Amino acid sequence: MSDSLERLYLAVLAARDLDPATSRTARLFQRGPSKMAKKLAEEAIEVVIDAVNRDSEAVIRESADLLYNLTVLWASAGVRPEDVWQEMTRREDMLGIAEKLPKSPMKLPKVASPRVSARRPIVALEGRGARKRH
Ligand SMILES: N=c1c2ncn([C@@H]3O[C@H](COP(=O)(O)OP(=O)(O)OP(=O)(O)O)[C@@H](O)[C@H]3O)c2ncn1[C@@H]1O[C@H](COP(=O)(O)O)[C@@H](O)[C@H]1O
Repeated sequence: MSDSLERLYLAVLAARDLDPATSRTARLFQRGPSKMAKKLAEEAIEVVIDAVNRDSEAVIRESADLLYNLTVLWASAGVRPEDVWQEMTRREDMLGIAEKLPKSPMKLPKVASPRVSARRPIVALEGRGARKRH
C-alpha cells in the first residue's frame, strides 16, 4: 500500500502546477489548505457512513478518495509519506503495534509483544504525556 501512496504522492506533486480548469489536484492547491481539509473531512464522513451501512464496496471507493485527499493535504503541509511511515515504525518499535502512546502509564499494554518486553521499560516523564525510554 505504501508504494501506491508514494506513487500517488508524486503524481499529486506533479499535478500541483497543472491548469486548475482541468486538474482537480491543481484546483485544490489553488483553493488552499482549508478547501483540502474540507474535502478530506467530507471523504472521512463518507467512509464512516458507508461503513455503518455495511456497504464494503462503497467503503473501498470512498477510502481511495480519502487517501487521495489526505495525500493532497500532506503535500500542501510539506509532509512526505516516508515521514508518516517513520512515525508508524517509531510507534511500532515502542509498543509493538502502530498506535499512539497511552495517555497515562496505567494504560500501557499489559501483555507486551516480545519486541517490547525485550526492550527497556517506557517511563512516564513529569508533565504531559511525553515518555522517553531509559
Ligand atoms: N487519485 C486521484 C483521485 N482519487 C479521487 N479523486 C477525485 O476526488 C473526488 C472525490 O470524490 P467526491 O465525490 O468528493 O468529489 P465530487 O463530489 O465528485 O466533486 P467535488 O465536490 O470534489 O468537486 C472525485 O471526483 C475523484 O475524481 C482523484 N483525483 C485525482 N487522483 C489522482 O491525482 C493525480 C492528479 O490528477 P488530477 O487532479 O486530475 O490532475 C492523478 O494521478 C490522479 O489519478
